Amino acid sequence: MARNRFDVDEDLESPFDLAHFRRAMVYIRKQKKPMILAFTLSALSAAIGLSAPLILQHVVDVTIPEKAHGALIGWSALTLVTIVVSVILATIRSRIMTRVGQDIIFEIRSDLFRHLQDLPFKYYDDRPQGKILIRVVNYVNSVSDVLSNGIINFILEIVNLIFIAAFMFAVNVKLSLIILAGLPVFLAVMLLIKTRQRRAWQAVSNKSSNLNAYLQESISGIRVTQIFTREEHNEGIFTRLAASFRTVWMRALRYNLLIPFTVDNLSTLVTAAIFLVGLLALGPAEVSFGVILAMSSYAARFWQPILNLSNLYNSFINAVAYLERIFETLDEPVTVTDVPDAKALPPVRGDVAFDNVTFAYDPGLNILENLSFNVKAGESVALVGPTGAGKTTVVNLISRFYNVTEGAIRIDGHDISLVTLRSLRSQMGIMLQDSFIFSGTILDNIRYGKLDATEEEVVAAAKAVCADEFIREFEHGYLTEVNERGSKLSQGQRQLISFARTLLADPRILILDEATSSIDARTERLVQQGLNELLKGRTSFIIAHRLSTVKNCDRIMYVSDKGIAESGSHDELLAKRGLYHRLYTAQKMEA
Ligand SMILES: Nc1ncnc2c1ncn2[C@@H]1O[C@H](COP(=O)(O)OP(=O)(O)OP(=O)(O)O)[C@@H](O)[C@H]1O
Repeated sequence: MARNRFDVDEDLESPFDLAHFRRAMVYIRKQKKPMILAFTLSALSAAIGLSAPLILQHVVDVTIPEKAHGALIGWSALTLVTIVVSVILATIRSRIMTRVGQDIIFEIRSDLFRHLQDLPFKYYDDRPQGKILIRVVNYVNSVSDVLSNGIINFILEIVNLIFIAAFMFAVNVKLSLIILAGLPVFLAVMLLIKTRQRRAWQAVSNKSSNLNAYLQESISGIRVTQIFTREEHNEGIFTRLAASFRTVWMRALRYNLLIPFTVDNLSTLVTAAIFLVGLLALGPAEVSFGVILAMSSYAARFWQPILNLSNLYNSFINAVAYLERIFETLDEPVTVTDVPDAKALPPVRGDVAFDNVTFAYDPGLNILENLSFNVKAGESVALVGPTGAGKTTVVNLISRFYNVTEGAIRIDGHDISLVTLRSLRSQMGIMLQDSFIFSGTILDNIRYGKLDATEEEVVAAAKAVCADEFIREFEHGYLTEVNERGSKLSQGQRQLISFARTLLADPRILILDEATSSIDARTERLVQQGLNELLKGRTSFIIAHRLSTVKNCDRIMYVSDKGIAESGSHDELLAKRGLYHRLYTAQKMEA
């Protein structure tokens, strides 16, 4: 499958349908109580607002002609009270709804993060990180207002519309029908642009995703960019991406602006029609001038909620483009997960067996074929061989980061695809090629896999891998703050820290993928001594390009041609004078 690049728009695998919206309702329903409260406050505030014209009418028609000064002050005070109460209610509503919006964001974001934690390596292999980040951060923000205020305003505007329609029909049915005559035209415009508008907002979400992906990639790769002085070239790429975002945004906005434009013009036309029909066709016998004035005012009032509703529809269409992405992520299948009746893997001795394992990252492209081998508990096995032969793939399969395509992997006789992932991985210590350092202290980093480890245990693990000495040399020792890129640390120091992290968990099976590649020869010898101690009684798989580091392993497996080409101890393989011998002598000559 083609890798999803920053300049490749994401296809929507599942088209948006109502079921997606129903899913959004799950988040909204949780906020039912505050939303009903906010709705009630809005309705109250609107009702109180409506009383002002009534008071005005009474004051003009009754109070002023009667010159009732006391009553006038009373009505004025009441008007002031209605305004103040209305403002207070609106403020409370807006506070409630801000909270509701934030709660919805919180819920969706938490669900996304939880799901992302479970998604297999394969998911991350196939997409730029920026495209994942933007969903959790920006898209969720963009939908919150529609899912909270949008829904309430939608209901309020509908109620408003019904009220206004009822009032205007009560005043004059014929002129009311003229006001309604604009509706089919409006609906036709909406229908006409509906699909294009949705596509336009999907394009906006795609282009912003691309932009984000490139930005993220550029920041991660800034060192390489500067080394190769690619800044100008990269600026060009960024400008192109930003320009295409601008273009699609402008296009999407054009559709959005078309709607108020249509509403404004229809409202004006309808008002003009009322005057024309009222004055010329119906005449003063049927409608008084007061009725015409009232109906023209209703026409404007009637089209206002329609305009508000269409603006809400715009935001809805916009939000849908983001919701699709959010749900697409939430629907991403967790392909590597516990089978329905998975059992916990009991504490293992550490026998590992590959039984006719075939594996492909992408269908049809087998990386391993019919691979079989048995490793006894406590045995140390080195995986060597040319770059890209599949060594990392073999160890990734033992930890079940990917599911095998065919065959089975067994630990102590248990098929690992039938046991729980947690029970499997918690008994393994895996040190990947990339010694990732998390932001926090060195202590936090070593403790990452065993949060209840005491400080003494952390120090003991660090000592075992010869990390203690350099850690203590930092001003704050184990409490030294490091960041994600581990930029305060050298590559070798990062490796030693993640080494200590792996060993602290006291795993039965150890996997070390190029774990010592960045450590200098002297430290490596020391680490090797510590390692030899720690490897005792544990099954270990060690991948190393430097053969000097693995020659003491119980067994060396030479991985090539989708399988194990040679297997045996260092001496046996040398005596065989095959592939391993060739690799070893070549390295010796280089040294
Ligand atoms: N996530 C992936 N998706 C698709 N193909 C992959 C993926 N990871 C590795 N491959 C391919 O699988 C093959 C084996 O890769 P693997 O990383 O296992 O090799 P390796 O022997 O560990 O290499 P090295 O010594 O360079 O680390 C390579 O051809 C590689 O291109």
